[in-house]
Order: sequence, then structure tokens, then C-alpha cells
Amino acid sequence: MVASLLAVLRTSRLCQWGCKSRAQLLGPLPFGPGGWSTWAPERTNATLSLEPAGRSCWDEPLSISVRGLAPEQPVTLRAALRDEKGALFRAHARYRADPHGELDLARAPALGGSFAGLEPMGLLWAMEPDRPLWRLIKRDVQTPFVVELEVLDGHEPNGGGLLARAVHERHFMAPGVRRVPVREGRVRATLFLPPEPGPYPGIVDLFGVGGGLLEYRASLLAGKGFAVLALAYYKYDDLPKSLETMRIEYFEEAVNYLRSHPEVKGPGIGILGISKGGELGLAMASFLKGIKAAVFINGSVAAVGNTIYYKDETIPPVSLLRDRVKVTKDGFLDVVEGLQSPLVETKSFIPVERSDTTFLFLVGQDDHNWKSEFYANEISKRLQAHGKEKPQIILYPEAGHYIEPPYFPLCKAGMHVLVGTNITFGGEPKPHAMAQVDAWQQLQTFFHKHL
Ligand SMILES: CCCCCCCCCCCCCCCC(=O)SCCNC(=O)CCNC(=O)[C@H](O)C(C)(C)COP(=O)(O)OP(=O)(O)OC[C@H]1O[C@@H](n2cnc3c(N)ncnc32)[C@H](O)[C@@H]1OP(=O)(O)O
Repeated sequence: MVASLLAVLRTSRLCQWGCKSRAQLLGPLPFGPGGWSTWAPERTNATLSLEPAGRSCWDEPLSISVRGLAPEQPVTLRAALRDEKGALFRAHARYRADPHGELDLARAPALGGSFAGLEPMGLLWAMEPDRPLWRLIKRDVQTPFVVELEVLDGHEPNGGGLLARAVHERHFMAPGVRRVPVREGRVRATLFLPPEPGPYPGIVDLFGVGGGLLEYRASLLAGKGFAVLALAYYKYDDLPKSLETMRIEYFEEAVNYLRSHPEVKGPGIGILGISKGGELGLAMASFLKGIKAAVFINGSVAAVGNTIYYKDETIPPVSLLRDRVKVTKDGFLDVVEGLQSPLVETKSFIPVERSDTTFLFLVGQDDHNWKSEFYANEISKRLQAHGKEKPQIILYPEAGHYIEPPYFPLCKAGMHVLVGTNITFGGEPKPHAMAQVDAWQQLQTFFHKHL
């Protein structure tokens, strides 16, 4: 491990900030008392410590501190990581050491930079990509994101001398979590199981438009005591290339697979879905048996973009209202008014009243993809009108569409495959980051309670 890390450290790619070369700037790589991840150049006594040291899971908070600075010394901290497509994500913030020459990000407010104020994890959630409109996505959950942190003298983000540096691995599989690729009947998925033999509460995890098989949320959740099936449903392997034929029978097969798995606690399972995954998850909870609890993050109550089929029933998509699409001051499309209401086109309303599932809706109130808050309220009304349990709705002010696990930077705008151009997804970085931390905790508490 140390040898391979040394090899990585010696490559010029490691200096994500465009330093000339590691050797020129810093000489040979010493190893500080904190282990391989912490060291400082000889000309200062500053050390940068991270707790846990060396590695942690992506959703864990980190404690970041610097020692050995001059009293009240102004410094800049910066963090960088590269995604698997080579995009560079970076953040920086200005700080001042305390009278003892120490700096603890849990106690010291940032004085400006990518964020301001007391934000112990700001160096991660405030990262911005070097490619416009690029979203931080983890594709291979078996490897970590490698985060570099640096302490620079003074308040110039690129000017001050390097005082200390650390490299930290942020993992997506807690030690011992098991990853099982699934090809059962038509089901294409990956099952993540906690370290010890189960049974565990089971959850089907669904992402949205874009397709493929994203595993990072499922793998993180398996570290919290759940058996989680990351389920692909289009644009993956031999699955349909487009969303046109979304048949709930496919999802039923996945539910049956999970329910009959020996390490899954019965009788009912959970569904977690974001965006289009929330819409399809709602249809699953409405048509299928055995779904005890569901959490939808900014989902829809209507079929959108494609017809949903189950046996001899069809739910047609709501109409697109092209003339209601606006353009933001940054030149992105704002499509939030661009869908007809399912209260007008009632055939598009997913029949939630048939469901006996217990629901939690997590809603970003600044979602510009579609009207998540309105949809959650309409589902609540419909359920109650039919004597069903009132769902829990948690509203997050100034949070946008993509509420991810904690510390993923906000993706405010980007290409929307259904719309065919760049749209705004909404959200402000700090409240969105706070929402992600809370939502992650809330959904775990909910699933542990109901499954
Ligand atoms: C005028 C009309 C009016 C309409 C009027 C109203 C309409 C109103 C509609 C509302 C409709 C809401 C409908 C549901 C709303 C959701 O569902 S929102 C979406 C939620 N999204 C998710 O949950 C993630 C889903 N999955 C994904 O996005 C894909 O799996 C991934 C992650 C991009 C990977 O897919 P992949 O096939 O491995 O990707 P890859 O081949 O590498 O790249 C595919 C494309 O994605 C891009 N891409 C890849 N990685 C990234 C990245 N990290 N960052 C950015 N782009 C990336 C690539 O550049 C590539 O683009 P092209 O070169 O094709 O242009």
C-alpha cells in the first residue's frame, strides 16, 4: 500500500494545482508521525492532520487541523481530487491560525474562498470542477477518490509557499462490505451486503435519467447495515437503450430477487429512488406487493417522458409545455414549469392510493427540474383521501434537484438527456450541502425503523 502510494505521490499528476514538480518544490517525501498520509517540508514545522487518518468513507465527516503555524498566521487551505474521467475538482478557503499557531476547521471560520464561515467539510462540498457543468460521479466503487489537501502561507490561493500537505483516501465501500454483481433472469444490478452474514433490511436503489448502473449510494448504504440492490433499468448491458418501454414487471423481478435472498430480512423491502428513480419507485410501490417502506428524493407523481406499463395498465406521460420553458440569466433552460400538471392530465397520476407502503419524501425546495414539493404534497393528499397513512415530507430550503449522499458538490446545472440541452437543477451550495447531510441521516433512520 505504502509503496503504491509512493509511486502515486511521485507522479506529477499528483499536484492537482499545477505545481512545477513535487521533487523541485519539496525534495524527498518524508513520512510524518501521523503515517504515510501526513508530512510537511523541512522548512516549516507545520503539520496537517486528518482524523480518521489516511482513509475514511466518503460520507464520513473528517476532522481537519493544522499545528505548528505561527500565532495568528494567515493561511490558505486547498483540496483537490480527480474523477475517473480526469476532471479536476478543487476548493480553497482562507483561515487564520489561533494564538497558539493552531487551526482546527471545526472551530475556525473560513474567511473566504470557495466558502465562508464555520464549515469543517467545506473543502469537499464546495469543490468545483475544471470542466463546465461536470458532475462529481463515482463510477468504480472499489477504488477511492484520492483527496489532496495543502496548507499554503498567506491568503493568496496560488501564491503562498507550501507549508504542509496530506493525501487522504475517501472510500465507497466500508471495510468488509461485499459487492455481488447480479445477472438473474432479466435483472441487471449489483448487490451490496454488509460485512457479516445477514439477514439485513433490503433496499432497491434507483437513479434517474441517464441510465447505466451507479453503485456509489448503494455501496455506502451497505456500510450502514442494509442489503442494497443498485438496479440498472436502461442503457446498461442488454437492457433497453432508451426509457420508452418502462415495464414494472422488470422491477418486480428485481423486488422478488431481493425478497428471496437469504441475507435479506423479510417480509417487505424498501425502495430508494432519486428523480426518475423516484417516479419509477412510486409506480413500483403502487403496483407491487412486498414494498414496506420507500424514500424518494425529488421524485414525481406523474409519468414523465415515457409511458409506464404494468400488465394491462398504462400510465401515459404528462404533456410537455414548451412555451413555459424559460432561460436563466446564465443561459440555461429552466424547465420547472415545462410539464403539464397531473391534476389536469389525471391519467398520468401514478395510482399511489393502491399502495400500502410507508413513504418518506425528501424535497429540495429549489428543485428546478420539476415540482417535487407539489408532487409530494399531492401524493400526501391522495393517500390521505383514500384512508392511507400520511407520508413524511421533509423540505429542504434552497436545495436543488440532485440531493446526493453527503459531501458531493452541488451540480447546479448541466445536460439533461431528456431535454437535450443544459438546464438548471437549482440549489445553493451551502444549504444544498446541509440538506445532503440531513437527508442521508433521515433516510437511514427511516429505513431502520420501517424495515
Ligand atoms: C426544450 C424541451 C422542453 C422540455 C419541457 C420540459 C421538460 C421537463 C423534463 C423534466 C424531465 C425530468 C425527468 C427525470 C429527471 C431525472 O431523472 S434527472 C437525472 C438524475 N440523474 C441520475 O440519477 C444519474 C443517472 N445516470 C447518469 O447520468 C449516467 O449513468 C452517467 C453517470 C452520465 C454515466 O453514464 P455513461 O453512459 O457511463 O456515461 P458516458 O458514456 O461516459 O457519458 C454519457 C454522457 O454523459 C456525459 N457525462 C458523463 N459523465 C458526466 C459527468 N460526470 N458530468 C456531466 N456529464 C457527464 C458525457 O459527456 C456524455 O455526454 P455526450 O458525450 O453523450 O454528450
